[in-house]
Amino acid sequence: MLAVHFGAGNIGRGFIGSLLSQSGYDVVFVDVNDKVVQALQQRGQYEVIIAGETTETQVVRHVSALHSQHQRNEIIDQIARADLVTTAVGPNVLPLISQTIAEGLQKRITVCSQPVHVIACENMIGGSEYLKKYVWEHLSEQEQASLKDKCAFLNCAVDRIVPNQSHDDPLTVVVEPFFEWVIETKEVIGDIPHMIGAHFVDDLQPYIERKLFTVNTGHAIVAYLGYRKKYETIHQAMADGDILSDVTNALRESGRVLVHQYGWNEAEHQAYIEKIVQRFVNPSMTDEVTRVARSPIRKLGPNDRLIRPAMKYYECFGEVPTSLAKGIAALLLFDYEGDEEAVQLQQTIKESGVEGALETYAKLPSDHPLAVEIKKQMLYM
Ligand SMILES: NC(=O)c1ccc[n+]([C@@H]2O[C@H](COP(=O)([O-])OP(=O)(O)OC[C@H]3O[C@@H](n4cnc5c(N)ncnc54)[C@H](O)[C@@H]3O)[C@@H](O)[C@H]2O)c1
Ligand SMILES: O=P(O)(O)OC[C@@H](O)[C@@H](O)[C@H](O)[C@H](O)CO
Repeated sequence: MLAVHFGAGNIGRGFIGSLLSQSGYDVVFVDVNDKVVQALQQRGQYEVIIAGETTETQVVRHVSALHSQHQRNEIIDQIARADLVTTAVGPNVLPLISQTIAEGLQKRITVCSQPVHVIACENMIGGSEYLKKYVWEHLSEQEQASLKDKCAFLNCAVDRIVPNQSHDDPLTVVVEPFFEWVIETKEVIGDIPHMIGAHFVDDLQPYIERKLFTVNTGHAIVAYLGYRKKYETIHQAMADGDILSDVTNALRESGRVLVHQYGWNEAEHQAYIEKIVQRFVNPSMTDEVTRVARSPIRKLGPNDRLIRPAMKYYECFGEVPTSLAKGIAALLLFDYEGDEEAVQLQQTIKESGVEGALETYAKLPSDHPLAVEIKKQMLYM
């Protein structure tokens, strides 16, 4: 079995590549990082260090790599005969890899009759559908029709905290023990792909929202509040009692929406929250506040981890969620110069005010009670 995986970064090597290799796939990573691509090509294996109460090292074998820009023909050939195409490149990069994927699928029409499943493993709702939209733009109507029974895009939710890495070996990756990969089966063609450790469901919506609006909502709030207080790591920020209490309150708010909307059992959801809070304080890993806070414009999107649960809360219960609003206020104050989106966000705020930024990026009108509360929270910071 062959899997082509775009993005040999933290989650690509630390989770997706590792699980696919364990499931019996030969994994061809595609990346733009020369050092990582060369090391994978030379060694064909790497180490994943699972850092929990004890430490375990796994060797991931049967891997190779291609350069995303310099080896396009080889990538297209691999996609033409792959069983699986996966991505973990970040939502903003999906449009950039869509043409290569489209050309691989074009070639596949003539060289392979087996179905291929494409799975975007990004922190977003409908990630694979989003990728499909861009891939389809590069294909004619006839090609799209030929691929109808040969290619399916499966949405998924992927959960494992993998921090930025700083080892002498560019391939070694430290990960937390916990992982969850939930994949929607609605669009599957033929047999469900063989993947050890993945959980297949008919309807992904409750799972992706539970993950995004608990793990990522909480994580983002710790990071933005932590940045305000000059903490460098998530671990340090979580040791601050005020931040811990703000995060817990925000997760109570997003949890209220999730229980109301999807009927998750309240006690089980509370246990889920507690487990996630424990994952944030894992002392065996160093996760930087600036990694978790990265791309604040994406994170301020109307369907992302802060605005969507906050808006749903307001719609469902007619009240403004003050702790989520506080998290959004902290995001708006994230002025880290090492992050392009943070710089752009601060520039927008300078030119159009907080109201302008909320309208532009969150699609939130300035007179909406949530916008009013966010501005109020900013005054206290
Ligand atoms: N790290 C985590 O804890 C985690 C967990 C779950 C989901 N995710 C999601 O996974 C995705 C990747 O996150 P990450 O933390 O691994 O980031 P990362 O920056 O470590 O990895 C992204 C990789 O994509 C590569 N890339 C960039 N442009 C490319 C291109 N044109 N072609 C091929 N590769 C390209 C980069 O070189 C990098 O190696 C994001 O959507 C993130 O939200 C991350
Ligand atoms: O990857 P982002 O930028 O969407 O979010 C940052 C972190 O919250 C995220 O990477 C988590 O570590 C991950 O989603 C855990 O499963």
